[in-house]
Amino acid sequence: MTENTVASTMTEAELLEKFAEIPSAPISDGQDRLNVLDAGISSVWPSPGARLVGRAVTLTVGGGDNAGVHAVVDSLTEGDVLVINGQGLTHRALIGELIASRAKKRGCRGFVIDGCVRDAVDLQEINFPVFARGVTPAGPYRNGPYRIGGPVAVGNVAVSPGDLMIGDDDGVVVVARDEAEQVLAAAQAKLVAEEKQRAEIGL
Ligand SMILES: O=C([O-])CC(=O)C(=O)O
Ligand SMILES: [Mg+2]
Repeated sequence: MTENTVASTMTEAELLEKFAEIPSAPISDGQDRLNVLDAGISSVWPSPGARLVGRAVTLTVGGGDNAGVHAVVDSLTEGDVLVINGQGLTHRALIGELIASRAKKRGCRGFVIDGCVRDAVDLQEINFPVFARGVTPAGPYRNGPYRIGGPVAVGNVAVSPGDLMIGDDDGVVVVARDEAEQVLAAAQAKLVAEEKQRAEIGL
């Protein structure tokens, strides 16, 4: 990808709206097919349809311990996506439907978690997208420690606060905030190119 020399012209709200119209695959194509979380992290809704677009608020927790989630959830704001490095642990859930409901009430768009969750069906019922490494009924402990903010690793990709997170049934892609307009333009161009290919195939 070339350096972005174009001055920023779009607001974050406009960017989120535009990215919401584009599937995760062409968005990753728009940044050299990079910045995609590994396929172990996917929507926990049991049937298709999860769609997430928002800005990252980052959190690092000890595996299976959600004291940090309780500490951050009531300060989330409209458009946030809580992105949690949970050390990839899969034997204990970090969140469930109740804490997700608290986040949703504050305008949080969803969670991306390198760890596990529970209450998967309820998460879909309350229409709160959650992308995680798996589902387990084993609930979290709540002792800490934790760190709010700073760069985190999720699904083998680094995420910084303010980065854009886009998730759908294919998975989750991250767009660095200062590259967002450039990536958006490239993703939109990819959509146009794919439409042309479809016409050539006769679809
Ligand atoms: O009990 C917990 O800590 C997690 C949970 O299931 C919920 O928030 O619904
Ligand atoms: Mg629960």
